Amino acid sequence: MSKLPVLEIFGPTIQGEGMVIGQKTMFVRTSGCDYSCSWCDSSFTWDGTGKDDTKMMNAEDIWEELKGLGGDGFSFVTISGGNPALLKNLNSLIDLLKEKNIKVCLETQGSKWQDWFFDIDELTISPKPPSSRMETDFDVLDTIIKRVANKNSEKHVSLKVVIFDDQDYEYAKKVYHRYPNVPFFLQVGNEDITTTDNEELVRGLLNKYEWLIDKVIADHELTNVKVLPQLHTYLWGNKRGV
Ligand SMILES: C[S@@+](CC[C@H](N)C(=O)[O-])C[C@H]1O[C@@H](n2cnc3c(N)ncnc32)[C@H](O)[C@@H]1O
Ligand SMILES: Nc1nc2[nH]cc(C(=O)O)c2c(=O)[nH]1
Ligand code: SF4
Ligand SMILES: [Mg+2]
Repeated sequence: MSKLPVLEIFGPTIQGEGMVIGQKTMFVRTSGCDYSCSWCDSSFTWDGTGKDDTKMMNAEDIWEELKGLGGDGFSFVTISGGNPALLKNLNSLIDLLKEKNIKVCLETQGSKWQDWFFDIDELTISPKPPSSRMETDFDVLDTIIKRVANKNSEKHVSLKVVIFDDQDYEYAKKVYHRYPNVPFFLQVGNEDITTTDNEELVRGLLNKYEWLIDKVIADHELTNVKVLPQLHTYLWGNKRGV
């Protein structure tokens, strides 16, 4: 059976981001990313610091670990990374989860296509704004969005852009106008991904959230959007595995 590079498995927790925010879920975080965003809060998946924690696991191993942590108390699994879309053989895990009647959510940045995108119940595509210092390949993103637009209507897709500054906001508007039929989320960027001072972190994040909401309220172009915090950071700060 084919193996997958897994950096961490955790939960049950709540999905802190995007279209299913608040959803009780388990997490599977894969290793490796084709990007290196300047503010990545999961850089241990790609900068070498998480190498010793990465285990090669097959789908059954992952399922056993999920059951060990969550028992019968979950029906939803979120796959994130790194970029899980680097893994062609991730379909082995997605198929097994489906067999077990588990809903599958997946987070990716929209830089790579995989055919198993069609099988994800809640697919979040999160193209990266200028502050990340990554460059969006809009040809690739166009192709991905065009393909998933024809997904079975019980499967959902959304776009989520993280915002740190005015330039990011302009980028988000461009993405919004380019894909007008895809549910669109703006997410507050966390500028301090290392602090352990949660009170100060939350104060800063709340200010940033208000700043972003004020911009959207005043904006006559961004009408059908949802503005969200990264909820888990308001609860648990920069802690890993929550
Ligand atoms: C760690 S990434 C992994 C999945 C995939 N590589 C991606 O970027 O979509 C998961 C989500 O966290 C967001 N994220 C990463 N660092 C962040 C930060 N400092 N503040 C807010 N969101 C962040 C990403 O934009 C993405 O939407
Ligand atoms: N609770 C919680 N929600 C999340 N939503 C997206 C996450 C991610 O790192 O991809 C994440 C995470 O790490 N924790
Ligand atoms: S694409 Fe996602 S995992 Fe990769 S560096 Fe950017 S935020 Fe981090
Ligand atoms: Mg995270």
